[in-house]
Amino acid sequence: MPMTFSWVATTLNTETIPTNLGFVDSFRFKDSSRFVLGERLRVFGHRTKKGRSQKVSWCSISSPSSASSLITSPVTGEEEAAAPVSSEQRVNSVVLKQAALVSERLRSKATLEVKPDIVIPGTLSLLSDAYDRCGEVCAEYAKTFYLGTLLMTPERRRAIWAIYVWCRRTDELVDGPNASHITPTALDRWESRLEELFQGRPFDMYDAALSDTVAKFPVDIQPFKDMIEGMRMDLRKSQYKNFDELYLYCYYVAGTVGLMSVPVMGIAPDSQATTESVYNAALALGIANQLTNILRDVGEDARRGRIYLPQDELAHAGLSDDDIFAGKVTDKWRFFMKNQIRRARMFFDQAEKGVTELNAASRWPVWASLLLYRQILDEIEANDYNNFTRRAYVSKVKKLASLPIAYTKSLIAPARASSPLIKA
Ligand SMILES: CC(C)=CCC/C(C)=C/CC/C(C)=C/CC/C(C)=C/COP(=O)(O)OP(=O)(O)O
Repeated sequence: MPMTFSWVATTLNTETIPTNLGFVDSFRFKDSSRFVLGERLRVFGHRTKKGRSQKVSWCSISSPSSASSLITSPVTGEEEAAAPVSSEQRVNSVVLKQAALVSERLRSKATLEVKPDIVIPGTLSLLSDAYDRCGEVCAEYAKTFYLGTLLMTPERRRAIWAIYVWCRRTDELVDGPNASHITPTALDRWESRLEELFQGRPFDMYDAALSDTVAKFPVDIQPFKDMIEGMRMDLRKSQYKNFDELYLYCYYVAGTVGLMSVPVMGIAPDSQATTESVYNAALALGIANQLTNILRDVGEDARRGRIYLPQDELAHAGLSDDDIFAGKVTDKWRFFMKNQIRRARMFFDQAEKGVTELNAASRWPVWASLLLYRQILDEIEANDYNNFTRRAYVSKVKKLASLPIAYTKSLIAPARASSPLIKA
């Protein structure tokens, strides 16, 4: 039976934990006693950097074993070597690669001086039409975000539109009207088309806009491929064993959007934060949004036979798939939901630290969408956790009220020396 326990202010050994919160294989208590797990150990919490170790101000640990046997387990090098790679570690390697790729260009003037259009007579207006069409799609499906993009420079704005449209079309493959006809082969074809457009051979006008964007900004193909992988995962899976599996799915379908956006949005020239930390914040925002989306849509997904909630955590709360299908709000469900909401909020908190590091003109739309999406969690609470038959939504009034708040937050300049995001 999985068990969970929590404590305050534990120091983790940096050598054994991934950059993000997530699964770890061993850790050290404040008194230096250390244990390694036969099973994996999950840590959720809020971290700040402190010397070579990470200080966790709150964390919750779950493991199939009992707490006392864990604490007395001896440490051996072999156990550490055999430790499985967690999803967070896998995703972190993508983050590191992306951060290294853009690190130089984002900080140099090169980002601001976007490569000029290659003018082939007659094609420039076609390209501009293609971008305009992307803008229309963005305005239609993501109004607030679209309004925010209008504050960005024209090059950045249209690049964000092109990325948005590609993501939307990818999502539509498995979620749109033709979803029932989509096969893994269709996704393979979509991926070949992606490779073509990255090599400057777009298939249609929306692809042409993205092809131009990836030629001008240091955007890598990996997050795009990973998003397609997420769609494959959605086709083959209807359940997630634990949060590690769910985390990977959330990275594929939403964290990737964060990674695609940072090279276009740009990091503030006066930011002291590491590129990696800004990428991690962007990733966290994607994860937070997706977790929120999942929590909002529990009933709707269940009616399609899908349960995205971690099975082990459901079992730990004494719940089964049948309880989800029955859709009754019980105390067990409320307890379960409170923990899920808390975790989603932690990802939002992590994301918030990075928004300030973005270029000034990119901050407002990101703050606006972050605040709006985060409020969905408040609405789930206000609905007394009935996400089976009531859809949590943020009212127009609340949405409008968030916009000036987002604007005020976007005026905050990047953090200086005392920020935990800053490289020591
Ligand atoms: C924080 C920093 C440093 C940068 C920002 C980086 C960005 C833009 C991250 C955003 C990631 C993002 C928007 C992910 C998509 C997540 C998501 C669940 C979208 C939901 O899309 P729809 O399904 O259309 O939503 P609705 O169902 O609510 O309409």
